[in-house]
Amino acid sequence: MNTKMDIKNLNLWYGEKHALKNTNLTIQEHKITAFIGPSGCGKSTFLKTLNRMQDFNEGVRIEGKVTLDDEDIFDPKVDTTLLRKKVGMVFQQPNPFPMSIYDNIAYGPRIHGIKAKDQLDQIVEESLKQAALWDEVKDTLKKSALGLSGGQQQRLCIARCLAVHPEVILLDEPTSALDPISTLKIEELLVQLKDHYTIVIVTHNMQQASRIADYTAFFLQGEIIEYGETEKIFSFPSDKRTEDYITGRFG
Ligand SMILES: Nc1ncnc2c1ncn2[C@@H]1O[C@H](COP(=O)(O)OP(=O)(O)OP(=O)(O)O)[C@@H](O)[C@H]1O
Repeated sequence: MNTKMDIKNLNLWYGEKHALKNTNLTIQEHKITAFIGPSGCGKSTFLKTLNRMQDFNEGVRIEGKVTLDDEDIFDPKVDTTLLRKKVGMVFQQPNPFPMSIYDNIAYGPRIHGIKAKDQLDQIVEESLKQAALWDEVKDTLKKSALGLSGGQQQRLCIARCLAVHPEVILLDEPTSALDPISTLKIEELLVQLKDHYTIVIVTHNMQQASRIADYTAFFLQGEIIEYGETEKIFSFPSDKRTEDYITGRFG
Protein backbone atom coordinates (compact mmCIF):
# COMPACT_ATOMS: atom_id res chain seq x y z
CA MET A 1 0.00 0.00 0.00
CA ASN A 2 1.35 3.40 -1.03
CA THR A 3 0.78 6.73 0.61
CA LYS A 4 -0.24 9.20 -2.10
CA MET A 5 -0.76 12.24 0.09
CA ASP A 6 0.46 12.84 3.60
CA ILE A 7 -1.01 15.60 5.73
CA LYS A 8 0.88 16.55 8.88
CA ASN A 9 -0.16 18.99 11.62
CA LEU A 10 -2.35 20.93 9.21
CA ASN A 11 -3.94 24.06 10.69
CA LEU A 12 -6.06 26.55 8.79
CA TRP A 13 -7.55 29.87 9.86
CA TYR A 14 -10.16 31.94 8.06
CA GLY A 15 -9.22 35.24 9.68
CA GLU A 16 -9.77 34.54 13.38
CA LYS A 17 -11.68 31.32 12.81
CA HIS A 18 -9.52 28.25 13.46
CA ALA A 19 -11.16 25.89 10.96
CA LEU A 20 -8.63 23.01 10.92
CA LYS A 21 -6.92 22.10 14.16
CA ASN A 22 -3.74 20.13 13.90
CA THR A 23 -5.13 17.57 11.49
CA ASN A 24 -3.14 14.52 10.38
CA LEU A 25 -4.08 12.04 7.68
CA THR A 26 -2.61 9.81 5.01
CA ILE A 27 -4.39 9.27 1.70
CA GLN A 28 -3.66 5.85 0.21
CA GLU A 29 -3.08 5.39 -3.49
CA HIS A 30 -5.83 3.65 -5.49
CA LYS A 31 -8.24 3.76 -2.59
CA ILE A 32 -11.35 5.76 -1.84
CA THR A 33 -11.13 7.89 1.29
CA ALA A 34 -14.34 9.46 2.62
CA PHE A 35 -14.65 12.47 4.90
CA ILE A 36 -17.74 12.47 7.09
CA GLY A 37 -18.93 14.74 9.88
CA PRO A 38 -21.59 17.31 10.71
CA SER A 39 -22.04 20.52 8.75
CA GLY A 40 -19.32 23.10 9.31
CA CYS A 41 -16.75 20.69 10.79
CA GLY A 42 -14.07 21.43 8.17
CA LYS A 43 -14.42 18.64 5.59
CA SER A 44 -14.56 20.93 2.55
CA THR A 45 -11.87 23.17 3.99
CA PHE A 46 -9.56 20.18 4.36
CA LEU A 47 -10.41 18.87 0.88
CA LYS A 48 -9.77 22.20 -0.80
CA THR A 49 -6.42 22.51 0.91
CA LEU A 50 -5.24 19.35 -0.86
CA ASN A 51 -4.96 21.11 -4.24
CA ARG A 52 -4.42 24.61 -2.87
CA MET A 53 -7.87 25.85 -3.80
CA GLN A 54 -7.62 27.87 -0.58
CA ASP A 55 -5.05 30.09 -2.31
CA PHE A 56 -8.04 31.91 -3.82
CA ASN A 57 -9.41 32.72 -0.40
CA GLU A 58 -8.30 36.01 1.11
CA GLY A 59 -7.52 35.98 4.82
CA VAL A 60 -6.66 32.29 4.91
CA ARG A 61 -3.60 31.23 6.88
CA ILE A 62 -2.25 27.71 6.68
CA GLU A 63 0.37 25.93 8.78
CA GLY A 64 1.58 22.36 8.50
CA LYS A 65 2.73 20.12 5.73
CA VAL A 66 0.95 18.40 2.84
CA THR A 67 2.89 16.20 0.46
CA LEU A 68 1.92 14.60 -2.82
CA ASP A 69 4.25 11.72 -3.63
CA ASP A 70 6.62 13.08 -0.98
CA GLU A 71 6.70 16.56 -2.54
CA ASP A 72 5.60 19.53 -0.45
CA ILE A 73 2.59 21.11 -2.19
CA PHE A 74 3.18 24.44 -0.41
CA ASP A 75 6.73 24.77 -1.69
CA PRO A 76 6.97 28.16 -3.42
CA LYS A 77 8.43 26.41 -6.47
CA VAL A 78 5.23 24.40 -6.98
CA ASP A 79 3.29 25.36 -10.11
CA THR A 80 -0.31 25.42 -8.82
CA THR A 81 -1.77 24.87 -12.30
CA LEU A 82 0.23 21.68 -12.55
CA LEU A 83 -0.70 20.70 -9.00
CA ARG A 84 -4.42 21.13 -9.83
CA LYS A 85 -3.91 19.06 -12.98
CA LYS A 86 -2.54 16.24 -10.80
CA VAL A 87 -5.14 16.79 -8.06
CA GLY A 88 -8.45 17.46 -9.80
CA MET A 89 -11.70 18.52 -8.20
CA VAL A 90 -15.41 17.86 -8.71
CA PHE A 91 -17.92 20.06 -6.88
CA GLN A 92 -21.30 19.54 -5.27
CA GLN A 93 -23.31 21.26 -7.99
CA PRO A 94 -22.56 19.98 -11.47
CA ASN A 95 -20.92 22.98 -13.13
CA PRO A 96 -20.43 22.33 -16.85
CA PHE A 97 -19.15 25.29 -18.84
CA PRO A 98 -21.76 26.89 -21.14
CA MET A 99 -20.30 25.25 -24.24
CA SER A 100 -20.61 21.95 -26.08
CA ILE A 101 -20.08 18.57 -24.44
CA TYR A 102 -16.96 18.15 -26.59
CA ASP A 103 -15.51 21.54 -25.67
CA ASN A 104 -16.13 20.96 -21.97
CA ILE A 105 -13.86 17.91 -22.06
CA ALA A 106 -11.31 19.38 -24.48
CA TYR A 107 -11.02 22.58 -22.41
CA GLY A 108 -8.37 21.36 -19.94
CA PRO A 109 -6.21 19.50 -22.48
CA ARG A 110 -6.29 22.61 -24.73
CA ILE A 111 -5.11 24.79 -21.82
CA HIS A 112 -2.28 22.33 -21.31
CA GLY A 113 -1.22 22.77 -24.93
CA ILE A 114 -2.92 19.95 -26.82
CA LYS A 115 -4.18 21.34 -30.14
CA ALA A 116 -4.30 18.40 -32.59
CA LYS A 117 -7.89 17.46 -33.37
CA ASP A 118 -7.32 13.71 -33.53
CA GLN A 119 -5.59 13.78 -30.16
CA LEU A 120 -8.40 15.85 -28.62
CA ASP A 121 -11.00 13.52 -30.19
CA GLN A 122 -9.29 10.60 -28.55
CA ILE A 123 -9.11 12.28 -25.12
CA VAL A 124 -12.79 13.28 -25.33
CA GLU A 125 -13.86 9.74 -26.19
CA GLU A 126 -11.61 8.12 -23.59
CA SER A 127 -12.68 10.48 -20.80
CA LEU A 128 -16.38 10.12 -21.55
CA LYS A 129 -16.01 6.34 -21.66
CA GLN A 130 -14.20 6.33 -18.33
CA ALA A 131 -16.96 8.47 -16.85
CA ALA A 132 -19.60 6.06 -18.19
CA LEU A 133 -21.21 8.77 -20.29
CA TRP A 134 -19.98 8.03 -23.82
CA ASP A 135 -22.90 5.86 -24.93
CA GLU A 136 -25.39 8.52 -23.87
CA VAL A 137 -23.70 11.46 -25.61
CA LYS A 138 -21.59 10.12 -28.48
CA ASP A 139 -24.06 11.36 -31.09
CA THR A 140 -24.57 14.78 -29.51
CA LEU A 141 -21.04 15.92 -28.71
CA LYS A 142 -21.59 19.30 -30.37
CA LYS A 143 -24.70 20.03 -28.31
CA SER A 144 -24.63 22.25 -25.25
CA ALA A 145 -23.63 20.49 -22.03
CA LEU A 146 -26.32 22.50 -20.26
CA GLY A 147 -28.96 20.33 -21.95
CA LEU A 148 -27.84 17.23 -20.06
CA SER A 149 -29.63 15.95 -16.94
CA GLY A 150 -28.09 16.71 -13.53
CA GLY A 151 -26.62 13.20 -13.24
CA GLN A 152 -25.20 13.37 -16.77
CA GLN A 153 -23.77 16.81 -16.05
CA GLN A 154 -21.99 15.47 -12.98
CA ARG A 155 -20.51 12.58 -14.99
CA LEU A 156 -19.45 15.17 -17.58
CA CYS A 157 -17.67 17.09 -14.82
CA ILE A 158 -15.93 13.89 -13.77
CA ALA A 159 -14.97 13.28 -17.43
CA ARG A 160 -13.67 16.85 -17.65
CA CYS A 161 -11.55 16.20 -14.59
CA LEU A 162 -10.23 12.91 -16.06
CA ALA A 163 -9.34 14.55 -19.39
CA VAL A 164 -6.18 16.13 -17.95
CA HIS A 165 -5.07 12.79 -16.49
CA PRO A 166 -5.12 13.59 -12.78
CA GLU A 167 -3.64 11.30 -10.16
CA VAL A 168 -5.95 12.27 -7.31
CA ILE A 169 -9.63 13.22 -7.65
CA LEU A 170 -11.25 15.29 -4.91
CA LEU A 171 -15.05 15.23 -4.84
CA ASP A 172 -17.05 17.55 -2.60
CA GLU A 173 -20.47 15.95 -2.00
CA PRO A 174 -20.71 15.06 -5.70
CA THR A 175 -24.08 13.34 -5.46
CA SER A 176 -25.97 15.52 -3.00
CA ALA A 177 -27.81 17.32 -5.81
CA LEU A 178 -28.66 14.07 -7.64
CA ASP A 179 -31.47 11.52 -7.63
CA PRO A 180 -30.83 8.00 -6.20
CA ILE A 181 -30.24 6.36 -9.60
CA SER A 182 -27.71 8.95 -10.72
CA THR A 183 -26.12 8.68 -7.29
CA LEU A 184 -25.64 4.93 -7.63
CA LYS A 185 -24.18 5.40 -11.11
CA ILE A 186 -21.60 7.83 -9.77
CA GLU A 187 -20.79 5.50 -6.87
CA GLU A 188 -20.24 2.58 -9.26
CA LEU A 189 -18.11 4.82 -11.42
CA LEU A 190 -15.91 5.90 -8.50
CA VAL A 191 -15.33 2.30 -7.49
CA GLN A 192 -14.20 1.54 -11.06
CA LEU A 193 -12.01 4.62 -11.23
CA LYS A 194 -10.04 3.80 -8.11
CA ASP A 195 -8.02 1.21 -10.07
CA HIS A 196 -6.40 4.14 -11.86
CA TYR A 197 -6.86 7.10 -9.54
CA THR A 198 -6.77 7.99 -5.88
CA ILE A 199 -10.15 9.26 -4.75
CA VAL A 200 -11.16 11.48 -1.84
CA ILE A 201 -14.83 12.21 -1.29
CA VAL A 202 -16.72 14.42 1.15
CA THR A 203 -20.14 13.00 1.84
CA HIS A 204 -23.05 13.58 4.19
CA ASN A 205 -24.42 10.23 3.21
CA MET A 206 -23.18 7.62 5.63
CA GLN A 207 -24.46 4.74 3.51
CA GLN A 208 -22.48 6.15 0.63
CA ALA A 209 -19.29 6.19 2.68
CA SER A 210 -19.87 2.64 3.88
CA ARG A 211 -20.73 1.43 0.34
CA ILE A 212 -17.73 2.83 -1.49
CA ALA A 213 -14.96 4.08 0.80
CA ASP A 214 -11.98 1.96 1.81
CA TYR A 215 -11.04 4.48 4.48
CA THR A 216 -13.11 7.01 6.39
CA ALA A 217 -12.13 10.06 8.41
CA PHE A 218 -14.59 11.53 10.90
CA PHE A 219 -14.31 15.30 11.35
CA LEU A 220 -15.74 17.30 14.23
CA GLN A 221 -15.25 21.01 14.91
CA GLY A 222 -12.09 21.25 12.82
CA GLU A 223 -10.46 18.11 14.17
CA ILE A 224 -10.11 14.63 12.74
CA ILE A 225 -11.50 12.54 15.56
CA GLU A 226 -11.00 9.16 14.01
CA TYR A 227 -9.60 7.71 10.80
CA GLY A 228 -9.30 4.15 9.64
CA GLU A 229 -10.75 1.38 7.52
CA THR A 230 -14.38 2.17 6.76
CA GLU A 231 -15.60 -1.16 8.05
CA LYS A 232 -13.91 -0.60 11.39
CA ILE A 233 -15.13 3.01 11.70
CA PHE A 234 -18.71 1.94 11.08
CA SER A 235 -18.68 -1.31 13.08
CA PHE A 236 -16.31 -0.64 15.97
CA PRO A 237 -15.56 3.07 16.26
CA SER A 238 -13.00 3.73 18.97
CA ASP A 239 -14.28 7.17 19.88
CA LYS A 240 -17.66 7.72 21.49
CA ARG A 241 -18.18 10.87 19.35
CA THR A 242 -17.76 8.84 16.15
CA GLU A 243 -20.23 6.29 17.43
CA ASP A 244 -22.74 8.99 18.34
CA TYR A 245 -22.44 10.53 14.90
CA ILE A 246 -22.74 7.37 12.85
CA THR A 247 -25.64 6.13 14.90
CA GLY A 248 -27.42 9.40 14.20
CA ARG A 249 -27.32 10.82 17.71
CA PHE A 250 -26.20 14.20 16.36
CA GLY A 251 -25.32 15.98 13.12
N1 LIG B 1 -14.37 31.30 3.17
C1 LIG B 1 -14.64 31.19 4.46
N2 LIG B 1 -14.49 32.25 5.28
C2 LIG B 1 -14.74 32.15 6.61
N3 LIG B 1 -15.13 31.02 7.22
C3 LIG B 1 -15.30 29.94 6.45
C4 LIG B 1 -15.08 29.97 5.04
N4 LIG B 1 -15.32 28.73 4.54
C5 LIG B 1 -15.70 27.98 5.60
N5 LIG B 1 -15.68 28.69 6.73
C6 LIG B 1 -16.01 28.19 8.09
O1 LIG B 1 -15.12 27.14 8.42
C7 LIG B 1 -15.80 26.07 9.05
C8 LIG B 1 -15.63 24.79 8.23
O2 LIG B 1 -16.36 24.92 7.01
P1 LIG B 1 -16.40 23.78 5.90
O3 LIG B 1 -17.15 24.31 4.74
O4 LIG B 1 -15.03 23.28 5.69
O5 LIG B 1 -17.24 22.66 6.66
P2 LIG B 1 -17.90 21.34 6.07
O6 LIG B 1 -17.64 20.28 7.10
O7 LIG B 1 -17.43 21.09 4.71
O8 LIG B 1 -19.42 21.76 6.09
P3 LIG B 1 -20.64 21.26 5.13
O9 LIG B 1 -20.79 19.82 5.43
O10 LIG B 1 -21.79 22.07 5.61
O11 LIG B 1 -20.25 21.57 3.72
C9 LIG B 1 -17.24 26.51 9.19
O12 LIG B 1 -17.40 27.06 10.48
C10 LIG B 1 -17.41 27.59 8.14
O13 LIG B 1 -18.36 28.55 8.52
